[in-house]
Amino acid sequence: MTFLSERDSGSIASNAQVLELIDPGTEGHLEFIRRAHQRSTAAGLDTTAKVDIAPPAGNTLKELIEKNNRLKSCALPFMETLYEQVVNTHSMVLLTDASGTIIESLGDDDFLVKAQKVALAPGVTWSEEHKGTNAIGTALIEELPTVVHGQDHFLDVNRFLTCSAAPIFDPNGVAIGVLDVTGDYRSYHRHTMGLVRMSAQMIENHLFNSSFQDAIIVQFHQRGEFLGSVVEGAAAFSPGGKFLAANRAAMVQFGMSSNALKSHTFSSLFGMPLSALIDHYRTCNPIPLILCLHNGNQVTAKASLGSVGRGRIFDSVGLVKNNADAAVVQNQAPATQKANTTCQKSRHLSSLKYLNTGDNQVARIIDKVCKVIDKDIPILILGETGTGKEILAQAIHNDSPRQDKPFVAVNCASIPETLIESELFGYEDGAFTGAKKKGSQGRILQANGGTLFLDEIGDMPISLQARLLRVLQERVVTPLGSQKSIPVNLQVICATHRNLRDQITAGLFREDLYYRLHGLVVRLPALRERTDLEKIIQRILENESHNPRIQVSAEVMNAFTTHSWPGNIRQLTNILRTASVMTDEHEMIEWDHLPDDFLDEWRALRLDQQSTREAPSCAPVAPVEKHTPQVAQPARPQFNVRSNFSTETKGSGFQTKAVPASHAQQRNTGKANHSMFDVQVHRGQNTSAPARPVQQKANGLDQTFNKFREGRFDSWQSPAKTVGRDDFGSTTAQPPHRFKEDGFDARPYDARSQGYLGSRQAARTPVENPINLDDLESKAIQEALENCRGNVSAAARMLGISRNTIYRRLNSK
Ligand SMILES: Nc1ncnc2c1ncn2[C@@H]1O[C@H](COP(=O)(O)OP(=O)(O)OP(=O)(O)O)[C@@H](O)[C@H]1O
Repeated sequence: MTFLSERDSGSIASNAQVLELIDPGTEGHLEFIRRAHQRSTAAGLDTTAKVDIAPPAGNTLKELIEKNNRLKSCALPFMETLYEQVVNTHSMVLLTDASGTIIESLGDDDFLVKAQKVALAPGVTWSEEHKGTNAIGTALIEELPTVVHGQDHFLDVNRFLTCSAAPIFDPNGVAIGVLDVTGDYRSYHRHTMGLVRMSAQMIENHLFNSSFQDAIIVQFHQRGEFLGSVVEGAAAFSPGGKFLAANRAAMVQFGMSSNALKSHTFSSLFGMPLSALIDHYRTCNPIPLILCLHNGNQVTAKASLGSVGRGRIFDSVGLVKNNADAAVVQNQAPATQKANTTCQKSRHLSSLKYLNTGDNQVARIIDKVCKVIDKDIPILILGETGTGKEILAQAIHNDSPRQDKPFVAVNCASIPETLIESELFGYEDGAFTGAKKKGSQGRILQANGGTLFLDEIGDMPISLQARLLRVLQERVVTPLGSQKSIPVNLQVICATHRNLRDQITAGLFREDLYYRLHGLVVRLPALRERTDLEKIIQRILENESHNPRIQVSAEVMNAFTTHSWPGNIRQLTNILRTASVMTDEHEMIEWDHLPDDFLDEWRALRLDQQSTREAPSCAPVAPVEKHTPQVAQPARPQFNVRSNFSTETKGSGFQTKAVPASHAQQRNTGKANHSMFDVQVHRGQNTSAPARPVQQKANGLDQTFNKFREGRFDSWQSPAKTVGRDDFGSTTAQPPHRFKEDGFDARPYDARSQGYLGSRQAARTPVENPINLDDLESKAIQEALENCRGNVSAAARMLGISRNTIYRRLNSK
C-alpha cells in the first residue's frame, strides 16, 4: 500500500486513509507497523535492549523546555483538557519536541511510576532511532497519527504499553512535536486516538492564530455551522493576497499539502479578488461569504483582515506601517518569521520613493506631494480605478511625521449610506435603540493624530458632506447622540475617480467641501499612460510571485505594453499573480499562463480599436488567437510606430479644411457625432490621389503623444523648433495655439463659441479628398496640450471639453 505523508504528497491524507492506518488489526495498520519494524532493525536496534532510565544530564531538560517554550505554552491547556478525558484510566499525556524528546507529561500517579521504569519522562527521546517502533517516533517519521499497541512495539520492554500519538504541525506544515496518550495496553480504547488527534489540531489552530495576527485570515468550511469549530479551515494571506499558511483542516478542504499551497494566492484559491474581500470587510457588519474553492467546492467563509483591517497594511507589496507593527513581527516565533519577512522586507518600500518607478508624471506628483507633507494641506488624489490612489495615500502617511499614528481608510462607496454616518463620526452609548447599544469611536476619531483617507469621496452622501466639512474646518467631531465635540488632529487625504466638478453641477457634491478638500490636487496617470510599465511589472512580480527569478516573456510583454488596461495596476497585479501561479516551476510567464478573461478583453479591445480606426473595408481584421499574440496587436495606442504621413504631407501638399457638419456626416456616417470637429483635409495639388487610410497619421501627433506619455512637456521647446508643425504644413509659432495654412483658418477651438474649426472661411472652402476627423481633433488637442505644457485639465478647459475626451483621444492613438 502507499504510505502517505502530509509533507511530500501533492494532497494530504484523507480521514478515511488515516483511519485505515491507526486501527490495530487492519491490513493497513499491520503494514504500517511492519515498515516501522524494518526501520528499527535497519537502525541496529535489538528488541531485547534494556532501558536507560538515568535522568538527562545538567541543564539539558531546562534548555529543551526553554527552546520549546512556545509549543509548550500553547499545548499545555489542551493537554490538561485531554488529561481530564482520560484521567483514572492508567494513562498519561505526553508532549514532545520535533525530535521526539518529551518536554511535558501529565498522568495518573500509579501509571507515572510504571512509565518511569521505561523512561517515559521529560528529557528522554522517543524517536524510532532510540526506541524502535513506538507511537511518538513512528508518528514523527510518518507524519501521521499513529497507534502502537502492545506487541506492535519494537522493544520488548515497551510491550505493556498502548500509545496513540499525533504529530503537531506548525503553520508552515513542519512537524514541531507530538501529542501522545500512553497507557496500560489493557486500557486501550479506539476513541483515545480521536481525542489525541482533535487535541493536536486544537494546538495547531492555536499556534496558527497566534502566528498570523497581522495577516489576512480566512476561516472557512463547507458547512457554515462548523465555522468557529476545531475543524474549520484557516488560511493566512499576506496583505497582497499571497498564500502564507493553512491549518490542517484547510489543507484537507483544499486537497493540497502546505507545499503545494505555497504557489497559490487568495484569488487562485477562492476565486475572488482580494480587494473584493477587503471591501466586503470594510463594511460595518459583514455577513459570511459564500466562496467557491479552486476545486469547485462551495464554502462559507469569514475573514479577519489583520493589519489591513486595522488600517496599517494596504497593498500587494505587503506594507507594514509603523514600528509597533515591526515589533509584533519580530516577536513572533521562528516558524512564522519566514512568513513575515515579506512584510519586513517591504517596510521601506511603502514610501513615496518606492512608488517612483521612473514615470515622469508620477515623479512630478511625488515631488509635489513631498512639498506639502505635514503642511496641513488637504490632498485630493484623482485617477481611474486601480491606479494606486490608496497606495499613494498610504505612502504619504508613511513618509510623514504621523507615520507612527493610525492610517485609517474609509471607502465612502462601499459603506451603505445608512451606516456611513455612524461609521465615520461614531456614536454614543445608547444612541441607537436595539442591538447596537454600546458606543463606537468612529473612523475619524480613530485616525486622530494620524491620517484619514477618504476613498471615493465623490460617493459621500450629500447629507453628510456638511458634517464632514465641519470636521475639516473646525477640527472637531461630534459623535451621533452626543452633545460633546471632540477635537481632532488629522491629515486628510481624499481620492476619487469621479469628476467632482460634474458632481457639483449635478448637485451631488458641495462646492464648499470641494474647495476645502482642494488643497493639493494630483491626478495619478492611468497605467496605459505610464512609461514605467516594465518596472511596475518587475515590482509586482517581486512581491506576488513565490519565484524570485520569474519573468515575463517578450511576447507577453509586448501584449502588456500595447494593452489599454481598463483596470490599471490592480488588473495588472491580479493577472501577474494568477499567471505566476500558472507557471508552476517555470520562470517565464508565457501567453498560455494568462487568464482567459484577460485574453478575451485583449481581443475585444483590439477588435474595437481596429473598427474605430476606420480601416478600409477590404482590410483584413487579423484574428486574435490565444497562441498567436504576435500576429495580433491589441487595442493599446501605438504611439511610436506610425507613420510616414507627415513627411509625405509636405511634398504632396496636404491641407486641412474645415467643413460644415453635414458634409462631414455624409462622409463619416456614424462617426461624425463622436468628433469635436467637422473638418476635411484636402490635397492642394495631387487631388487625384486617394485619401489615406486612417491608420496613417501625422508624425507631429505621434511625437506630441509620445511627449505627453513620457511627461516631457515640462521641457517642451517651441513646437516649431521641435516636432514641427511643419508636419502639418505650418510653422507659425505665435500665438502658440494658432496655426494657419493656406485656405484654412485653424484657430484654437472654443466649444462655447463654436470657434476653432467652425469658421465661415473654412465652410466656404471647397472640399476635396477628405481625410478623417480624428487627426484634426487630435491636432486641436495637441495644440492645447502644448500650450498648457501637458496639463490635461487646463487643455480640457481651453477646449471646453472634458478631460476624458482628451484621454480617449490620446488612447485611441
Ligand atoms: N506603484 C505600484 N506598484 C505595485 N503595485 C501597485 C502600485 N500602485 C498600485 N498597486 C497595486 O494596484 C492595486 C490597486 O491599488 P489601489 O487600491 O491603491 O488603487 P486605487 O486607485 O485606490 O483603486 P480604487 O480607485 O479602485 O480604490 C493594489 O493591489 C496595489 O497594490
